[in-house]
Amino acid sequence: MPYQFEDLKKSCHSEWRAYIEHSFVAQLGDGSLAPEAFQHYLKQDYLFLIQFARAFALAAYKSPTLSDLRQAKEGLQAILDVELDLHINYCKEWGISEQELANLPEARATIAYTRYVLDAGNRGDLLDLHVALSPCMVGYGEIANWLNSRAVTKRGDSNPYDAWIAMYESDEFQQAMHAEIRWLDDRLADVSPARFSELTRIFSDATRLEIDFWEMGLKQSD
Ligand SMILES: Cc1ncc(CO)c(N)n1
Repeated sequence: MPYQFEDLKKSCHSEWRAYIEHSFVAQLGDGSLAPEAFQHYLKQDYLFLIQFARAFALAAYKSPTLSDLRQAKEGLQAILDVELDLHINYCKEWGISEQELANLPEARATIAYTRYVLDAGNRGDLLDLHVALSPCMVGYGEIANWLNSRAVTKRGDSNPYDAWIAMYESDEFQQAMHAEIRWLDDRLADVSPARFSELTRIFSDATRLEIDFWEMGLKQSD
């Protein structure tokens, strides 16, 4: 049986559920999350996105083919020209200025997660890097879908976090998520059991670091 992305999720099922269904996410869905926790998360996510952009630059460097190189460039461009602009404008709506964003200290959870991903990519090859990035690229799309599947999730003006859910349920994000899963399914089909086992370590580490990122938001830890 060839391996698939789904097998990475199965290899750390309880961690994956703890990430997708984290109380930060549940509270965001029913609107009960403390605004200060969300603002803290938004600020750290700005710093996360900058390192995420660097990871796509690393993906370009690690690209063996022209097609991989183009894909990495598209990813870097999407983060720099679309996601970061959206994020900066969204932060403004939550009372966080561009000036404040530019001077933020990184929380330990942000450093741990982003540098882990960059290190996994530096040590390994393009597949290691994509596996390290997949909890972010796939997880947030799954989170939006999980929230939409719950009766307690509030949508529209009654939920101050509605726009956040809308961003990750958007066709654009969902398509990027499916493209990433297809890319991983293609590559994972050819790996040996020993190689798959290495990749599950990276996947579960990155998933645990996503859980810590939610915890950092909830506790507003630095
Ligand atoms: C921490 C984190 N993970 C994933 C995403 C989705 O891009 C994000 N914006 N932030």
